[in-house]
Order: sequence, then structure tokens, then C-alpha cells
Amino acid sequence: MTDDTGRGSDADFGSGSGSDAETVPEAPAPTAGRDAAVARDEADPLAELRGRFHVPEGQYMDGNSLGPLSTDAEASLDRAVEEWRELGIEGWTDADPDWFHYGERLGDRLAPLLGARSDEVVATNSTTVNIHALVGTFLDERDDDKGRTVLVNELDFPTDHYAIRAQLSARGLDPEEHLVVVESRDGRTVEETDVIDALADHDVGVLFMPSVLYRSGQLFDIERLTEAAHDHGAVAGFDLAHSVGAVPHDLDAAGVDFAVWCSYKYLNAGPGAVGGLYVNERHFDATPALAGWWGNDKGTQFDLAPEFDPAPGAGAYQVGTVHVLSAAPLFGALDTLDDAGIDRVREKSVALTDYLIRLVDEHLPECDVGTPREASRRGGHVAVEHPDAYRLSLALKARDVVVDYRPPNVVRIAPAPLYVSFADVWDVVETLRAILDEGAHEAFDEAGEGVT
Ligand SMILES: Cc1ncc(COP(=O)(O)O)c(C=O)c1O
Ligand SMILES: Nc1c(O)cccc1C(=O)C[C@H](N)C(=O)O
Repeated sequence: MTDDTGRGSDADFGSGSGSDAETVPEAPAPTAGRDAAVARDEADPLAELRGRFHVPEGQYMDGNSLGPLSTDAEASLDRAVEEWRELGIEGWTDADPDWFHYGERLGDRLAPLLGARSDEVVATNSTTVNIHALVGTFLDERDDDKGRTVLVNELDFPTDHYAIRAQLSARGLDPEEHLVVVESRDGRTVEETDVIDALADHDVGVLFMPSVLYRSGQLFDIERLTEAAHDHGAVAGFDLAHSVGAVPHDLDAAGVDFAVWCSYKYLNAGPGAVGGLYVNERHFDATPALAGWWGNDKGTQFDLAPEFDPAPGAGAYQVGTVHVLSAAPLFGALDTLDDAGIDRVREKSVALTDYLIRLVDEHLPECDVGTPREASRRGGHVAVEHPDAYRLSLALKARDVVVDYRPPNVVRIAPAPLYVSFADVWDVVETLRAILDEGAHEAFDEAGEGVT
């Protein structure tokens, strides 16, 4: 790609080139060349954290699906294995932290990232199981027919749709009558005003939305949508899979009722890592729809009584035995994130995605950007659109640029701040420019292998 033609500073690219009015000052100009990216990296206070990750060769841009292993996560997993070896069954009480309370101790660590009290957060289950548990609970909490209707978005991740439909059907509630689906106008994003209008136009008891859309990366205004839900007598729940660890949250202040998330994306806790959930203390008297002995009060759990005695707070939503070995890496992964600070992570993320969008605009005219250009409406990844996105994603991986593909036309590129540099972003776009110039993606099979 050509270097700077002296066309001016960042400010000249602020309007219409991909960023919103307040251009993020830190990102280099798209025509300033790789040296400017390297110089930006040399000034990056988070740059040293990359050394605490085992980042594969090339550019790893898939943290929106699976974050890489950090030395901290590795150490905490090793510690759990060592305790298993040395303590055996005594690990439930004598490990540090004791395995019995892994979910609660991780809740203590996660709470600051969520803007929540420790007893409102627990690491447990998986995202999908937590959606079943919480949507089911809040459907049961409503004794009026109005409350037994859930509002979702057309573009939500499929597991959210599957779980909610199952919970409705389990209660004899026909999704045709008790599920309101807000449609996208452009196939990429959802208008918040359309969500708010749907709340006004339908008898909705539960609003359930992602914080960030998995394909386009649109970030929603959680506080605005929660207020709208409450104004119309609904509770508000959010799937934070694509924002926890990338975007600061303040769930208590926003009045959110419940939330769920995974830990294997921007929290970097490893494949199949334990999920997490939040329940606002307003709802601590609710009865979990998915009762299990691990959600029983730890003080009576081994009375082994047939009656369920829910634990206080979010802990009641644990179901079966905590998955110790899939939870252990999260302790170390949170050490790394705590050292960075979520506000600095978000600041760098906005600069990296802004830079990526402007490089695509400047150097890849064959591609479109499906992600909102306003920083306040963007999560941690960018949707680069191209009719041959699937084969482009394969061609990129063949050149050690790890991205993923989402139908019908999106290459998802996630420059995660803890281990991605501005020079990495330049290199990804330069590689994509070369692939397009050579037509290298045409060597790949349309059908291709499975998509991850
Ligand atoms: C928004 C969203 N929810 C849920 C999931 C997956 O759920 P689970 O962690 O249960 O596999 C994903 C993908 O990882 C997702 O993007
Ligand atoms: N969550 C995933 C997984 O557990 C295995 C393989 C891939 C994924 C994903 O990236 C799905 C993810 N929710 C998405 O945003 O598409």
C-alpha cells in the first residue's frame, strides 16, 4: 500500500472516512504507512501485555471467537491440576480458592467489569444454559399474560433464539404469540428506536438482547434500552458475549435486570470456558427456573434434602457441579485484564477498530464495512464485507492471518487490545490487499470445510 502522500493529519480523515465526528486521535492516518503504526505501538502502554500471551504466528484477529492462551491463564489452570494431583477430593474444601466456591470467587473478580455487586455475579454453566435459566425464571416471575412475551432481534445469535423459544414452549407459550422479533432494516444492524417502538406496540414482559451483534459488531446503548423496557413494564436482560472484557459495563447503574456471557472471547479463559451471569439484587427473591444442587445454599447443600434451598444472590443460578478445570483459567485471565484496566482496553480497542475501518476505506475499495462507524456504536470487531468473504477468510488464514467468516459476506476481524498492535492491523489490510490483487482467494473451494 502506498505511504502518506502528505495529504494531511488524522483530522482530515475524520469526516466521512469511517470515524464519527470525534476522530480517535490515537489511530494513525490510513495513508501514513506502517511506520506510523509502529510508532503508535511504541507509545502504547498496553503493548507489553502481548508478551503474556501465546499468540500464534502471524496476526491473530479472532479473539471475538476464542482468545489466545495467556501465561496467567496457563498458570491458574496448572495450579488447579496440581491441586487435583495433590489434594484429590480435599480440593473441594482445601484448594485455593476452594473448588466449592469457584463460581462465587470468580463472581467477585468479574463484578467490577460488570459494574455489579459481588453477590450479583457468578461464573457458571455456559452462555446458552444461563439464557435458559434466566429467561425461564423471568417468564415464571410474571403472573400476567403480558409478562410472558419476550422481545428479541432478528440478528441475535441463534442460540439465543433457540433457548428462548424452548423456554416459551416449555410453558405452553406459542412463540408465534409470545415472541416479538425486531427486524433489521439493512441486514447488518438494528435500530434502537425500532426496539423501543416494539416495546410500546406489544405486551412485552422480557426484553432480551445482545450488547453487541455477533456479525456486524454493533454495540447497543444498554442503559437506554433498559430504561425503555422498564417504562413499558418489562425486565431487561442482555447477552454480553461480545462485550465483556472489551467494553466497560455498569449494569447496576443502568438498572439492568439480568445478563449472561461467555469467558472464552475477550476474557481469554480458553475453549469451553465457564460462562457467567448477573442478576440484579432486586430479583434475589426469584426462584431459579433451572434448579440444581450447586445452586443450593452451600450451608445446606450437603444436608441433601429433597427441597431446594436456593443460595443467596446469583449463586442460586448455578446448576450442576462447577466445571473446575474450565473455570480455573479464568482466574489468571482476569489477572491479565486487571493489569490492563478495562478503560484502557476500550480506549485502545476503539483506536484499533477505527484504524482498521479507515484502512479498509482507503486501501480496499472492493470491500464494505458492516460495522457502525461511530465509536459509541461499535464493539471489539469489524465486519469487512465482500461477496467472496468465505474464500477471502481461507486465503487470509493460509497467510497466518486468523479471522473468521460469518454468512453471507462477512470476514470478522477482531483487533483485541491485549495482544494486537497497530502494525498488526496494517499488516492484515496489506495482506488482504495482496490477496485481492493476486486473486489468491479464488484457489479455495467455495464449499470449503466447516466454519468456526
Ligand atoms: C451472542 C452469543 N451468545 C452465545 C454464544 C454461544 O453460547 P455458548 O457459550 O453457550 O456456546 C455466542 C457465541 O459464542 C454468541 O456470539
Ligand atoms: N462460540 C464459539 C465456539 O464455542 C466454538 C467455535 C466458534 C464459536 C463462535 O465464534 C461463535 C460465536 N458466538 C460467534 O460470534 O459466531
